[in-house]
Amino acid sequence: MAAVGLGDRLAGLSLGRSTPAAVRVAGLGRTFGDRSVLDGVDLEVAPGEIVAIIGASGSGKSTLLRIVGGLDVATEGVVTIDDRPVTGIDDRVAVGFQEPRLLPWRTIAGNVAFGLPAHLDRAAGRERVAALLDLVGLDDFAGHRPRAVSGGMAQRTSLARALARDPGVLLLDEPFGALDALTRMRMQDLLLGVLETAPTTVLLVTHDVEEALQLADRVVLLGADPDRPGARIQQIVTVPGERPRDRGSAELAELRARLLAGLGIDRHAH
Ligand SMILES: Nc1ncnc2c1ncn2[C@@H]1O[C@H](COP(=O)(O)OP(=O)(O)OP(=O)(O)O)[C@@H](O)[C@H]1O
Repeated sequence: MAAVGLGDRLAGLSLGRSTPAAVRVAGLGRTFGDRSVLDGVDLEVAPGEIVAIIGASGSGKSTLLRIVGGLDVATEGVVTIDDRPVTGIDDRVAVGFQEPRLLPWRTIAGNVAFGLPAHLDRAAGRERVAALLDLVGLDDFAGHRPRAVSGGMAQRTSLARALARDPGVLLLDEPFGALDALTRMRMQDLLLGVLETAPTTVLLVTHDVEEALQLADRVVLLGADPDRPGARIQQIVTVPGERPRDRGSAELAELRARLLAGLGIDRHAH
């Protein structure tokens, strides 16, 4: 794992002190016009847990994530973070997207600094940015502009910017979806290493069952029942084993087949 050992290297650096938060989603529904997208979603995520959300395209994964982050509003039900309802964009939450969404005129360090909470003083902010760049392996690129770094590095910058808020909850929507397969696997390892050093609760939307099984404590499968339109939780699978996990293990193969079947892909059909 690329990031193992970072904890030692970074001991004492200022990464902030927020503790991972508990997330509770209860009776959540979302309609757009007369179209129901989510219907009766209940989920409890423990502090520090990594939960992956998978589901067919259009099953409402991003909508669920956006509602948890206060970027969209539920039509029914509530989301609470540490027992406090989410009522809008919430400073306990940071969000990372598939596109890194960096400001091209700012340096890599400047983009990370953009995520700092307003209350932090300049010296502490500079120290936290330096620690985060170190954490994601970009300390040598602090002064580069986004166009001068690779896609993987841009995505690492985006992750560092999200962590700059020192969030209790990190929401990641297909964060590695645009990266090539090798970079993607490296980023998965890096994320796990980063979370060891800067623990937070993570909700991760992904299309990739393999990624979900590598990263998550539990995998949530969203989908609609045949007789009603809005998606709800179809399965919650607890993934066994310490990370990094053995992709070839029989246990994971069984879970993989079960989740793929839940997505409508029967690997035994051919
Ligand atoms: N603001 C909106 N107005 C109208 N419809 C919306 C809006 N946001 C999402 N939808 C619809 O809700 C459904 C679920 O969208 P969402 O992006 O949450 O799905 P998803 O599971 O994340 O899909 P994908 O895997 O393709 O990203 C889609 O049919 C989408 O068109």
